[in-house]
Amino acid sequence: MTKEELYQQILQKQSYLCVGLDSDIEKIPARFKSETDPVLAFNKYIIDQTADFCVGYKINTAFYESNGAAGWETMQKTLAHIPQNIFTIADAKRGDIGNTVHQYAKAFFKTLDFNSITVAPYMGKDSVSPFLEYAQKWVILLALTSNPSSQDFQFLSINQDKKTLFEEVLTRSQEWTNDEAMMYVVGATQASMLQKIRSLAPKHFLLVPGVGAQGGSLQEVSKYGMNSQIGLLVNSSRGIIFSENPKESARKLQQEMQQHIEEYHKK
Ligand SMILES: O=c1ccn([C@@H]2O[C@H](COP(=O)(O)O)[C@@H](O)[C@H]2O)c(=O)[nH]1
Repeated sequence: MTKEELYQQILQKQSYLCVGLDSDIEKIPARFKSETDPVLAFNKYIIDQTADFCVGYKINTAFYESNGAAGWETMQKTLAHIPQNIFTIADAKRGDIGNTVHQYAKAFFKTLDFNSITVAPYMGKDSVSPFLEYAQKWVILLALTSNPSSQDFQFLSINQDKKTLFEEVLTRSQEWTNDEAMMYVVGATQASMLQKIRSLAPKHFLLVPGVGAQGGSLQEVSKYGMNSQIGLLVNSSRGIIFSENPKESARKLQQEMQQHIEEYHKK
């Protein structure tokens, strides 16, 4: 999917919601447990309930890999159930030396036909480039994550100007490719840094996890993160999929997003 196609989907649905399929078998409702593949049945239900209100699904691969070969099959079948015009993210946070990354890229972009994958930047350019060889596929690079321990490394000053490591990730990685092939992960809990981030990466899409269960503010993320093509994919996983009524939870976020688009979207 191209950047323009994603933008058009956002305008059409008035939503920049990404639903996270963190489908923990321990937490899915009892009624799915008698199915042959309970997680797949649950995912199909969630997708059917939420597809009208979102533009993306993020599959956190940990919840599938933990079930071995059967989990990979669940992931593949889940992917097949997602409507074609909805952006798909393998939240796999991969990164390794080049020849290994070629295999990751093949696994997630060819064997499984995801639109994008989250990638850790720590090993540098040659650990990311193989993902960029696939046309119309996206790397979503971890820039500033939502967890409290993001402080450990991401905020470290790397030079006398007090440039931080996450700022260097944002600037250096723009030498590798452009905003048609790369997005950045920025946690919703880091909304106070969004103006800084937008000054360094004004055009890129940001994948923003951390609203809902982690306490990030959708309003702040939208106010400081939105750009001329919206430029945001805001993820909610537990807050939607394990809510009493996933359809209404997704609809509520979409309606809030519609208001934010009216208020903050400057073309
Ligand atoms: O910085 C990051 C990067 C990834 N995640 C992932 O997003 C979802 C968040 O789930 P919620 O239930 O909405 O909190 C989950 O898959 C994380 O692994 C993140 O939270 N922060």
